[in-house]
Amino acid sequence: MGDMPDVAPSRKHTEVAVGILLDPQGRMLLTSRPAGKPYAGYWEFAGGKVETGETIEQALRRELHEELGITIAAAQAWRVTEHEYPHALVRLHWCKVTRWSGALEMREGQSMRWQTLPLDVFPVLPGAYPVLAWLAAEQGFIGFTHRLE
Ligand SMILES: Nc1nc2c([nH]c(=O)n2[C@@H]2O[C@H](COP(=O)(O)OP(=O)(O)OP(=O)(O)O)[C@@H](O)[C@H]2O)c(=O)[nH]1
Repeated sequence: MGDMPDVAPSRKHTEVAVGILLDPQGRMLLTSRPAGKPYAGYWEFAGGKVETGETIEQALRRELHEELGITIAAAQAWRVTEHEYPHALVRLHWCKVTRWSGALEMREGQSMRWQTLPLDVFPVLPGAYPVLAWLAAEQGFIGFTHRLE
């Protein structure tokens, strides 16, 4: 005894690219996490882990193509947040996407909903809460952005 540090070694961040797809009416696209992933069934913004050598925009373009079948035009980098889950410490790179080509297809068996605030989907991944607050501020929306139960 005595050799072990009494603090957990720091965990490396997992970098994640997340797309806030906005339609011409300003609605946001939320999708449900597919079965088999941590937090399956939770609602999220589409995206996923950045792979070695990719920029955030490249990762976002790849993920949205894999998950939704669309090809995005330029994405606007917007905010960066961090969230600690039991399974991972993630750094989320939030990008707004207003232009894409192709029809939305749920290629991973997810569900999708175009949403305005307050969201009516439930539950939402906690890592997305701060972004909902910023979107609310931007839209002049006052009140709870999402349900907690
Ligand atoms: N896509 C997405 N991920 C989010 C959001 N909020 C949030 O905390 N995350 C976290 O970011 C990480 C994204 O990883 P993921 O599992 O979706 O990524 P992936 O598709 O590359 O996963 P894979 O390893 O199964 O291929 C998860 O830990 C997830 O909990 C969100 O709104 N959208």
